[in-house]
Amino acid sequence: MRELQAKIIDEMGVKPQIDPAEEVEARVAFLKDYLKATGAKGFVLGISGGLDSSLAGRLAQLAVESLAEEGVEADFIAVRLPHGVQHDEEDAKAALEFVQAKSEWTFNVKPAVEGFEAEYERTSDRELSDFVRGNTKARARMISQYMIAGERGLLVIGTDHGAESVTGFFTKFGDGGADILPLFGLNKRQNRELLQHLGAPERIWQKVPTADLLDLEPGRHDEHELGITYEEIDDYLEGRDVPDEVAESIERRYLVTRHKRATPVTRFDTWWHEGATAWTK
Ligand SMILES: Nc1ncnc2c1ncn2[C@@H]1O[C@H](COP(=O)(O)OP(=O)(O)OC[C@H]2O[C@@H]([n+]3cccc(C(=O)O)c3)[C@H](O)[C@@H]2O)[C@@H](O)[C@H]1O
Ligand SMILES: Nc1ncnc2c1ncn2[C@@H]1O[C@H](COP(=O)(O)OP(=O)(O)OP(=O)(O)O)[C@@H](O)[C@H]1O
Ligand SMILES: [Mg+2]
Repeated sequence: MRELQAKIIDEMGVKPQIDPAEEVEARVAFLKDYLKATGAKGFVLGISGGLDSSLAGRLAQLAVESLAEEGVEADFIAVRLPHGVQHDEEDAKAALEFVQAKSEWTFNVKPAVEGFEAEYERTSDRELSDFVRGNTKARARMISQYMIAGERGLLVIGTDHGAESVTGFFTKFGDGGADILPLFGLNKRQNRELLQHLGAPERIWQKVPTADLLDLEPGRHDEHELGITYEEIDDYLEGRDVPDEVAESIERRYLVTRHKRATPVTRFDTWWHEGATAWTK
């Protein structure tokens, strides 16, 4: 195995094989233990209709149900956060049907994003790009979830996991902004395995991953932007051999996105001296 591959696997905590039942149990226990340790009143999570939030949402609901059996009252708000009308509306509904959350909310982020865009264009006298508008949508979702969390004493669940963390494929302080990450340590195909184990409908566990942030390309596949497939990333994270150009692409993305997996850099940090750090783009 490549030296950096071993280091990355260690950091991402991905195992080459998993037992889905054990993984579900451990992750539900983690959600429960942390909630009890903090005294938080429950969880909030954005449900997109994609597979990561479907899995994290079901785990959260199972945690809340198990807490209730122990006599601990906890809430779980599954919140739809569409930007206007979602092109995959039916998947979002199917996800909610599978998650069976204690409470379901819908919070449209479009007016907030439009407000930011208008003010940016007025101040800068320049048009906002579709790409940065996309990251603004992800950050508006983060703000919405923290509004709900702040008012209700809840923890914000994030859906980051090995296959996204390694490439830094998330918006810094957007979907990357959360309190607890129950999926961390899994890769994408393991997420699918857990969903199948939990009885998710095929349209959810088979769904093609999309960040779905662009107005100009709704539902663009993540793999299209990344230029590598999740199968390749998953193989790499399970310690398998992948073509050199694939390994190099993953490692390049890993190195230039280190800042996204760290707290804001200070004079006392040294990680940025160790190997490439660069602008993301
Ligand atoms: N070396 C460095 N040290 C410290 N900070 C650095 C930096 N390079 C950039 N930055 C900062 O980071 C910013 C860029 O980061 P960011 O704003 O995140 O933007 P960026 O990484 O350019 O874009 C986010 C990427 O994540 C993808 N995404 C987003 C959300 C969800 C999903 C999904 O899969 O669902 C995927 C999205 O498609 C896009 O490719 C810069 O504006 C700058 O402020
Ligand atoms: N339209 C949306 N409505 C609600 N939450 C959203 C929406 N889009 C993104 N999110 C939140 O941002 C997170 C990151 O998005 P991401 O696309 O990585 O996950 P996903 O949509 O759940 O799964 P997939 O990777 O299969 O698309 C989601 O898990 C979800 O919590
Ligand atoms: Mg998605």
